[in-house]
Amino acid sequence: APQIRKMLSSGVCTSTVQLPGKVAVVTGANTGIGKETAKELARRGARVYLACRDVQKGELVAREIQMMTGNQQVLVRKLDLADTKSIRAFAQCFLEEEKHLHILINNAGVMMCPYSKTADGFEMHMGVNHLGHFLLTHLLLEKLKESAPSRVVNVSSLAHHLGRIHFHNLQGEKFYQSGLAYCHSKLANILFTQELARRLKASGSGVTVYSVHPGTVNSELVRHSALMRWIWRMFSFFIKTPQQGAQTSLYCALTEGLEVLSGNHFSDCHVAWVSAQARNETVARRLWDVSCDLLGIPVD
Ligand SMILES: NC(=O)C1=CN([C@@H]2O[C@H](COP(=O)(O)OP(=O)(O)OC[C@H]3O[C@@H](n4cnc5c(N)ncnc54)[C@H](OP(=O)(O)O)[C@@H]3O)[C@@H](O)[C@H]2O)C=CC1
Ligand SMILES: CC1=C(/C=C/C(C)=C/C=C/C(C)=C/C=O)C(C)(C)CCC1
Repeated sequence: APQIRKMLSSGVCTSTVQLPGKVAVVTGANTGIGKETAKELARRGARVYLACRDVQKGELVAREIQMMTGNQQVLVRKLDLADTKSIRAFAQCFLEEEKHLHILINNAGVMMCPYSKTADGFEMHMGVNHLGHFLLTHLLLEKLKESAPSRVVNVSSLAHHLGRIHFHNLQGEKFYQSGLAYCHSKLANILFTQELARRLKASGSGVTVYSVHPGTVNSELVRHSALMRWIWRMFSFFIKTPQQGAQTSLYCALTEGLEVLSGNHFSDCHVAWVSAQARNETVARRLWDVSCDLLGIPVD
């Protein structure tokens, strides 16, 4: 058992980089992997924005992080990725408030929720996990460029291997299966990462972007599925703690010299292989254009 646990929990961010004067935003930072990611960024001295849909939960966690790290610069702001008005309001306040943004961790996510739609009519997985973060990144991109060198980390999953981008059924209206909907959205995270990296490289912006699989992590992600909750309980000894799950996001946000690997996918703090779908540039470009269209962003 300890061997299996070790195998499933490898990957440690060994970077010693400190972050005084740096600014970071972590979405879904009130629990799970996001909370541990935010805690470590705060421990290293960054001003960290916990972008949470439930501000009360966020405030409790902010106080906990302040107590544990001694860093008082841990701030909570409302962000509901299932509502583009909330995303735009968050971005507007942030841009007014902050001169810089060095690290954006697109971490929040939902898995296997029953068929439902966001405030803007997007299927929930695609809406929150992909489109919400796509819009947030778009709105913060100028600030990231002004703050370069800066980084974006998109938390995807190994589950992307089962994902497909069905352009004729992006909102799951023709057919829907909650597990697959999650996989599709995680594939979209990787395609977005690659297309964004290509564009940023071409413009020589100094902003780099990475996608990660955090591992199988004991968190609230399984809340919508009784079967997954049961599997997680049965195997809780073997799977990663949220702190272990945060390591690959931290590795991509902090490791010096990683710029040349912009656009790559990481797992256990190493470059990881992605599916053939996730390497398809045509699909990545089309998904970019369709996402812009859906969100009312001018296509360039
Ligand atoms: N756990 C695992 O085994 C794996 C996780 N991942 C990925 O890791 C990331 C973090 O997941 P994990 O920590 O495990 O899961 P958790 O469910 O513990 O955390 C998810 C976070 O996302 C937030 N969130 C959900 N919906 C929204 C929304 N509409 N607006 C803003 N925030 C929202 C949640 O807020 P609230 O608490 O208010 O609901 C919560 O803070 C996800 O992207 C997930 O897909 C990938 C592979 C495996
Ligand atoms: C069967 C089995 C497992 C199940 C793994 C599963 C079901 C992983 C799902 C991961 C997901 C959904 C990731 C989210 O993005 C464990 C726990 C490794 C322990 C060994 C046996």
